[in-house]
Amino acid sequence: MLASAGLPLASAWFTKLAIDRLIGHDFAAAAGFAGGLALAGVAIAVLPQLDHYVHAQTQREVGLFSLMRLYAAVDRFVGLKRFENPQFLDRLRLAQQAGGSGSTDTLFGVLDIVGGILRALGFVAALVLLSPVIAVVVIASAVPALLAELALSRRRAAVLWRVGPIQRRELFYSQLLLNVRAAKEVRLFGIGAFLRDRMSAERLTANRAFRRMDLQELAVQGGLGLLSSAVAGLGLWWAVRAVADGRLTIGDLSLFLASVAAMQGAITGIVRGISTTHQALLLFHHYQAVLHAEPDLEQRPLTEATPRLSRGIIFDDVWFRYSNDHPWILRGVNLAIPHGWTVALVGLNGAGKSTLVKLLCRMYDPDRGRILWDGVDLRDLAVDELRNRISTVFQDYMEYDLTVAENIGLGNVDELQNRARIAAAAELAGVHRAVDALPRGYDTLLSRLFFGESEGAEEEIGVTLSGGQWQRLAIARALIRDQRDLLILDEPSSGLDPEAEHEIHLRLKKYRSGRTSLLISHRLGAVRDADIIAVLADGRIIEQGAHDDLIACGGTYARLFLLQASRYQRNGELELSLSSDEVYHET
Ligand SMILES: Nc1ncnc2c1ncn2[C@@H]1O[C@H](COP(=O)(O)OP(=O)(O)OP(=O)(O)O)[C@@H](O)[C@H]1O
Repeated sequence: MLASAGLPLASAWFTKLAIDRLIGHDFAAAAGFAGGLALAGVAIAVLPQLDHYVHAQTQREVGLFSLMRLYAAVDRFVGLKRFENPQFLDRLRLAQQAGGSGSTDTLFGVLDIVGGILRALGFVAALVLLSPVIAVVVIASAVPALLAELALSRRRAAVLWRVGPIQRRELFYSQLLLNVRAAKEVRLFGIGAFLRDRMSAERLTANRAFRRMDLQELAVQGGLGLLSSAVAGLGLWWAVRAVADGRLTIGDLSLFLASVAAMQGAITGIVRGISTTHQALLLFHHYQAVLHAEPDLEQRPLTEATPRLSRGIIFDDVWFRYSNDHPWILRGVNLAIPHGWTVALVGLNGAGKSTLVKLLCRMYDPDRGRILWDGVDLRDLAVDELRNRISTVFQDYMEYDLTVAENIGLGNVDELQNRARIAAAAELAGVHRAVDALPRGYDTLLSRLFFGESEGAEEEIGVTLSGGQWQRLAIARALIRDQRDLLILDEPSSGLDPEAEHEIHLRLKKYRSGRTSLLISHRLGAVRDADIIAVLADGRIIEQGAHDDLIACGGTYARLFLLQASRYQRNGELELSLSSDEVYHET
């Protein structure tokens, strides 16, 4: 920066001295200054390449550093609420932008300013020597440019924030158009054109906002350009007259012209640097906001380590809604999951079963009431310790584009290299044989994406599993977390064929025995062996007990069970105690 600031001044001085010596017929001295000028020229030619390399390398290093800090901060949000808040997601996108290139924009913006000031200082001295008035005029002409650029950068940052939701929706539509998961329905329903229209409408709205911004910039920057040309013209007129009057030499004229051009260049650089830094800092505000965001869930001072579950879990009058604008999902749930028991939770779609699971894993906190782990409120336990005690198959489990071994091992990263443990979990989930038949066994890459040969022979070809096989892998991922206090299975067999479902339930039943578990399933045959079956409806547990007791009561569970069982009977062999209206209602 120092060299690129000093070299233009050196070459302007060498030019002036060489011209003056030439006019004075001192050819030897002129040749010496011309040599100096040539050396400065070589340095000026090489510096931009060096600058480019340093710039790019710094950008890579600083970008990685700031993105890692951002992702670590995001990982510290222990719950899910932030990820469901659209405003926060917009902020996160801008923070990513700021972390990726914004951090280096700030750095290089500051360097631009310092470099510009250094460059300007040398020429200010030269200009002041030649004409103090012109020096003041050139510097004063930078003030409106600076104010205008600051206002523009504030507006640019505001526009970026305003179009955030629009760009988010555009991204959603474009991902649907490109995503292999959506491709089937998009083609079958012929909704490609519809999605494209929606996408282009969003893009047009964003483009209009950006175009308005660009027009403002054009007007302001055009005006500033005119001002700076007028100042340069004025200076030239004065300098030519000064040479004619003999107040300046020809060498002085060349130095003057170089000084005005360089001063204006330096001032433009300073103004651009201030504007870039200002805008990057405005974006960086989002980065800082994410980095220093309050914890998303209440964090109480920890009084004790998470005890091993020995008594059980109690939902004590738990109320919950996803936000103040959403309806209540749970309205006073009271439920006990005693240690060593299997509790099954049943209920209609949308009753709140998965919500209850998420509360138990502390992805959210109840709005009222408490969830007690051996008598201790979940909010008084360390979240990571609590989660370390739980193993879960979520209803919407993940399918990772990784190898089979990694898909299972991620359940317990300490065992990621332990093939025997991974194979044992796969065996328990009934997927070991299918994995063995894959081209590279446990090292087979699972992916929905195919790589064409042209894309490189070293690129591994991914294998796509069936829905049921993916589900078994998710079960294996939960089972490799052995020795946990609580096993939660949310619809673990929804995608399995009847034989597989029967087999996996037998295996899981054996696995569950003596462990504490919470089982959710719409297939009531699968939950009938649970120690307690609880029915969730209208946000409350409306009945609970063993299968036989609940059937004998003839309540909701009995109706649902008999309704489902009747589907498997021919000619209504099973006696139904339901009227057709009741069947319709329960369905
Ligand atoms: N992240 C969320 N934000 C807002 N509402 C949600 C969210 N997740 C679920 N809900 C709502 O909460 C209610 C309960 O959903 P939940 O998934 O817990 O039901 P469920 O009993 O598991 O249903 P199913 O049997 O269909 O799996 C539903 O009305 C759903 O729309």
